[in-house]
Amino acid sequence: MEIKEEEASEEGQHFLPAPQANDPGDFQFTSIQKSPNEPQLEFILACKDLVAPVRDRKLNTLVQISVIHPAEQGLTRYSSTEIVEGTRDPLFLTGVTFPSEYPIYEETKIKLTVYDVKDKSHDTVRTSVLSEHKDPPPEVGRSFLGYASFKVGELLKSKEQVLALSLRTSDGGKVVGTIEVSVVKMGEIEDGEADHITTDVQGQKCALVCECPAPESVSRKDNLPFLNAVLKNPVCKLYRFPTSDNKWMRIREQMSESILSFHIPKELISLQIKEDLCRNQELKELGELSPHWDNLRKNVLIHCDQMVNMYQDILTELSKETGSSFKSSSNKGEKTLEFVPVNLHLQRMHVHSPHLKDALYDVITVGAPAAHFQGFKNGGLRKLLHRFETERRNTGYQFIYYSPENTAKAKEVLSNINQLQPLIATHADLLLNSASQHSPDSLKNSLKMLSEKTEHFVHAFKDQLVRSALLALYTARPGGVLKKPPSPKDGTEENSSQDPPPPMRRQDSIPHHSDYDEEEWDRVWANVGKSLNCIIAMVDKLIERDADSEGSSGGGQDGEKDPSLVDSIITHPKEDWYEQLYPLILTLKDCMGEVVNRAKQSLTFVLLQELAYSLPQCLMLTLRRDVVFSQALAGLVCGFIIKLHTSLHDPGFLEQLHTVGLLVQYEGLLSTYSDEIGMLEDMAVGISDLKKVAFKIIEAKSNDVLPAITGRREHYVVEVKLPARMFEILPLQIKEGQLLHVCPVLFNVGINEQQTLAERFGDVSLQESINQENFELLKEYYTVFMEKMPPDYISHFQEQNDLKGLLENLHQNIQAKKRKNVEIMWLAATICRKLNGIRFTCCKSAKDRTSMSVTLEQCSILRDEHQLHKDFFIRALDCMRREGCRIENVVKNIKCRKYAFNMLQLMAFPKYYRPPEGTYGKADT
Ligand SMILES: O=P(O)(O)O[C@H]1[C@H](O)[C@@H](O)[C@H](O)[C@H](O)[C@@H]1OP(=O)(O)O
Repeated sequence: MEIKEEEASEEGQHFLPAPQANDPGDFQFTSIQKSPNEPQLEFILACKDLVAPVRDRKLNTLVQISVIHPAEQGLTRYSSTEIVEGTRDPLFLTGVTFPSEYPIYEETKIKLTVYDVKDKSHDTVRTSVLSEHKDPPPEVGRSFLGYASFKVGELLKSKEQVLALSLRTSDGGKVVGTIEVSVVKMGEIEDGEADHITTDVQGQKCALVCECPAPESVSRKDNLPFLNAVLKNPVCKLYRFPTSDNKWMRIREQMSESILSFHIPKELISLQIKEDLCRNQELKELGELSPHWDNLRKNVLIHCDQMVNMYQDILTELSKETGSSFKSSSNKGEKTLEFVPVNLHLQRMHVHSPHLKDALYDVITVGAPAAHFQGFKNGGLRKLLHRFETERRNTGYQFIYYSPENTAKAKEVLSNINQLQPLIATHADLLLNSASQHSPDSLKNSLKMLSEKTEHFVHAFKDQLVRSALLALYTARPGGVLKKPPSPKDGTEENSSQDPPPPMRRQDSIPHHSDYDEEEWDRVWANVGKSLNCIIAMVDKLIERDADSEGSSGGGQDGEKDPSLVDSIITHPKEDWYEQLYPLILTLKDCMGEVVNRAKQSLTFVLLQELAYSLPQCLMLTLRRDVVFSQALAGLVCGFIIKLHTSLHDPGFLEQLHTVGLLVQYEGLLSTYSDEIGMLEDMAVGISDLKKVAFKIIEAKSNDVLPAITGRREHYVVEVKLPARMFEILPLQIKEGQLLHVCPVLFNVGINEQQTLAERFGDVSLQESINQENFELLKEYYTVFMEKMPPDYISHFQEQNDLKGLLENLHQNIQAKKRKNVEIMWLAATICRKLNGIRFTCCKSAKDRTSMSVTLEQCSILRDEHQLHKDFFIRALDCMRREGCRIENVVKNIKCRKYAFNMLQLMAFPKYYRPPEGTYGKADT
């Protein structure tokens, strides 16, 4: 096959992401031998004796790598190196990697084209991804020097897997230098010292960047299929930087989407629909109410039904998105996608450095969980919820005020009832089954289970809230009487304490005990216990009599049961067990039914109060909270699964997981100005709501390894499935299904020009109070960690980490009220990493500011933990920002290879958050 000659430009050739590349079709090609999930091919490049078109011109060169698939004629532009400035012998610390899924074969041709770059800013614009059917702009700012090409098979079979190729001009005649292609393997340390790389800024720029597959050699291979089911479309880059002792370290950056971005919202919305349908049904079954309450209920039901329809529509729309794993920043405000997190990715850095163990550093990057569709005109959840609660508490409207805690309790009791009643019925039936089989052991076991569940059931109603709700409902029935003004000591209702109760204020609707036979509830409730006692007594008698009749010795003990009660029931000792027990079981079920009926209605009445105020705003607030929570939860589940897999072989981590819980630290870069105040207010509540989530690890029984969610708004359990061989490794407590809790903390530091305005003319108190509150949470987590982890672990841990010092430092920085104090973020992130936590970085879109922050974090880790040569810190940073995964993130989101910053914005940024020249500019976001 002929390679098209290089003209002045390669018009019509586009960079293609790996998965869209050529399909082998019907042709038979030779696959490259490789370990599963390892890169198929990685190589680096160097040129020698390049000839400048104009004498004495200092060359600034880059190599563009293109692929010619054996079945096709055209070139696919694949990647570029960085620009090496001022030399005719550029040692590109740049390479190329082909991910495991890329269709590359021994027959595939690679074309290397060397350019002389005159204007760097033009070069960045030129490499923008082009929309389909659109020609690339003319090649401005660079000129063609020469090209070479080779077949992949030739490289792999060459001596020492190195090829030295002549670079030729476009007519194929003149040789303008040579290019050397050397195969590299991530796990092998490169020969030779790095000290021949100049550290002079005028000299060579040092960085190696190439496409490469997921860096899994460091994690256990058997985790891969599982992680691959969750992570999608990895973009990988490889860099090589010198260490302070002039050795090479290799760094692989990986950025992957997750199908959890869509899977979790879908699971959650389904659950919320179920929960709301059930509540609506309970409202309908509330029975007869006086006209005031009945109208209120009708109104509530109309709105609640509309709300359920809206959730159903959203779910239907989301269900159409089969296989989706990414919501772009430009879709932030899309109504049907509002439960889906924005631009969620795993950003992973794999470091392979001399003398040190390989290390992985993970950060989940995601747009701040926020309700973009509803907007931020009136602020975000933190403010809206507070305002709503205050207004509700102080309103003169005719309904009963229950605090959010009591409303939550009502929901919990209702949920317990709904779970326990069918469970008890099942155990009662099992008892009857054992009775009909006349099996004493089975009867005893069934009784044990029935007793346990019934005791839980009885216990569930102990709360004072049930009593007060029964009383409230009583007075809301037609003919319910109010005689006395409410006494402040009575009930659970919360009055606005400052206001004296004038006649006909809302508290007047609160019923008083004198109107109501409170003992009636006690009797109904106690009947459940009594009927259980009858069953216990009967079972004892039956077993005892059975033993006697078989001549066995030792009489049964009646214990505390009332013998007269039992004797009165046993009139025909020869009758079978089933017949003896059946009426008692019926009585138990009836008594339980009565309790359930009353309690359910009364607690549903409490829920009616929650919904009654300020419709439909209150439902919109619930929607807002659900939306924000869904986005936060999707990120959390993604982070949890990745953390579990990377730390599965770390016993310390597993112990921490079930004894202390998992720390989840969010870095927020939002400003406390304009709309972003609302975003931060949403984000703070969304993250705090994650406390309601617990994880449970179960053994996967099929190929479906996607997590499932159970529960309701007050408490969700996420079931994470692990294949048997991985599940086996877990500590017993986790295998037995112990719930694993999370401790979410958020630290926010605004860094952009909006934050400058907030600091000069606005208000930064939101950020200050969030940071202070979350510091307290972090400190609490640390205290529990120190208390609960084994002493051996702690003493070793303390030796390694000065956590106390770091916490103090963080506290001082939070107190210091310094402007744009990014030290807070670095300290919080470091503490999180040391405490084995999950790291998140968020800004509005997780695209621009987030990219600056994660690349800075990566390079800081390389400097502090892996001895990155100090002269290469900025270069490494620029390199990652210019050629790394994060610029690909920008492209993915807005189809333009530019961070959306202008000069003015950047001047306001802290120094190390500014991207290199030519990588930013006006972009249509
Ligand atoms: O990823 P972000 O930093 O939230 O992107 C911002 C960017 O920082 C800002 O300079 C620019 O003007 C845009 O507002 C970006 O947000 P988009 O949501 O429009 O991508």
